[in-house]
Amino acid sequence: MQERNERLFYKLLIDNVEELLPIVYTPTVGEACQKYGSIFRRPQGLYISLKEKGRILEVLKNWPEKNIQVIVVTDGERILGLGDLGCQGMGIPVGKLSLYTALGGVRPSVCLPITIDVGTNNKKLLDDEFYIGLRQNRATGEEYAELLEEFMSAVKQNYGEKILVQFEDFANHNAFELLAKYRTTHLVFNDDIQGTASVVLAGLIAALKVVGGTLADHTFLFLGAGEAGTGIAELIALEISKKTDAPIEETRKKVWLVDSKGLVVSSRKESLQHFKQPWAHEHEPVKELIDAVQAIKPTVLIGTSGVGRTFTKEVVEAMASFNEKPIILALSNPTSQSECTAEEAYTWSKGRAIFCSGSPFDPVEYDGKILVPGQANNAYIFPGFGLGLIMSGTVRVHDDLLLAASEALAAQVTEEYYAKGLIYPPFSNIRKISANIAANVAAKSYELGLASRLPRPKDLVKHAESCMYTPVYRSYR
Ligand SMILES: O=C([O-])CC(=O)C(=O)O
Ligand SMILES: [Mg+2]
Repeated sequence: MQERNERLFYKLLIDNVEELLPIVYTPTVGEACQKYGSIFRRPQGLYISLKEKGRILEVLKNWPEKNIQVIVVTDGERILGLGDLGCQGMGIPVGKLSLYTALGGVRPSVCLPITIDVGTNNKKLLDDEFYIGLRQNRATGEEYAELLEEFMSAVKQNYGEKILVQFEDFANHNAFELLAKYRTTHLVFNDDIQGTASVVLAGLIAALKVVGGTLADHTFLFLGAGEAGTGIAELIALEISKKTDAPIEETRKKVWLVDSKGLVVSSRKESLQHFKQPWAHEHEPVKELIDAVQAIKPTVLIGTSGVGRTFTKEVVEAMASFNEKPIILALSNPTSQSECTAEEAYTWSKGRAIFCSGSPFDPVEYDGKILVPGQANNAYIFPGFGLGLIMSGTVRVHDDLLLAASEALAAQVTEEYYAKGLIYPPFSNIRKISANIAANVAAKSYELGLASRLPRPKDLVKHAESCMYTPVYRSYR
């Protein structure tokens, strides 16, 4: 339907967002990527492969729409928690941009999904007769960096300074490097690092109303020290630092990470990747998650490892033994990679956990009560965040814009939801939520002098709403 009647597709999606999100987005989009080669009919986005080196600008000019405002780009190396799916990862930029339109009101014609094909290390795909990409192992090092550099300059040359580029589902090493390299010269945003961080921080700010205290009173333990884990950790530390005036080196000590080798501690510092080093605190080595939970006694446990079923009964019971209301976030996607299910979190904590997951779970009945899990997914943030950047003509993404987005989302959780233990508002209100996020992000951007669209509109929420695309048929007479 998206290809045949785009307006009807968006009308249906917007009017039935809670029901259809799991189809257009996680978990179904993950399965679609896995089977992309055999269900492929026509390209829904632009593929740029190693073979186009030296001609990327020309390739961009082939796309029929000239006025592009947002690109979501992947190289397919870490699609959700499913690993390297090569250029079959195209489902992700396509799905994310469908949400830009449906949830954030960004016009479909200004959205461009791109997949960069540098090969794949997925043996199964290389041997698959229906694989649609280059049949070679991934290009790395100089060759990779040069292709990305050509891509980033061609994008700016073709679409100008204010084109928003959202990096999506790159593997850790490239994700951190690309963000660090281009954040000062381009309008770029990494959804897995920054979008996920912003949505989780929003949930935690909202959760304080249910569990009490300030962020600084809590202790956070992560399983998974990659993009999402360290991104969330850094934004939490930044928010505590802003609220308490304590230096960020101090506030980081509230946050502990566990990776595949155990607790990240100072004795491991030499061998740690650079993005994990700020989190290597003084502590004796601990190998297993359960022992780390017992040793650190976190109030908040967050799963970002991309590996399913790692929050075991023992782990959840331990969380429930020293917390009246343990906060447990199982963020890995799709559903098969979730650290635990909603039912497990509620049963093992005797109904006391505040539970959210990255992919959706149905409500659970426990002890005669219906418990509704939240969906802590960056889909709450990136559509409104992007709209805010676009409508204000913002030229660079600053961390304060992410904090502004978190605060706006948390402010949308009202008493009625707290009473039910919810820390995210329902997706059925998402367009209103996105308008509020866009307005708060734009307000911060004007304040910081990053917005180029002048004069600043007085009522930014109204302005955001007036910018939003609504699918209606034109009247012909
Ligand atoms: O796509 C999603 O559902 C969230 C996300 O960015 C990821 O898991 O990589
Ligand atoms: Mg992602």
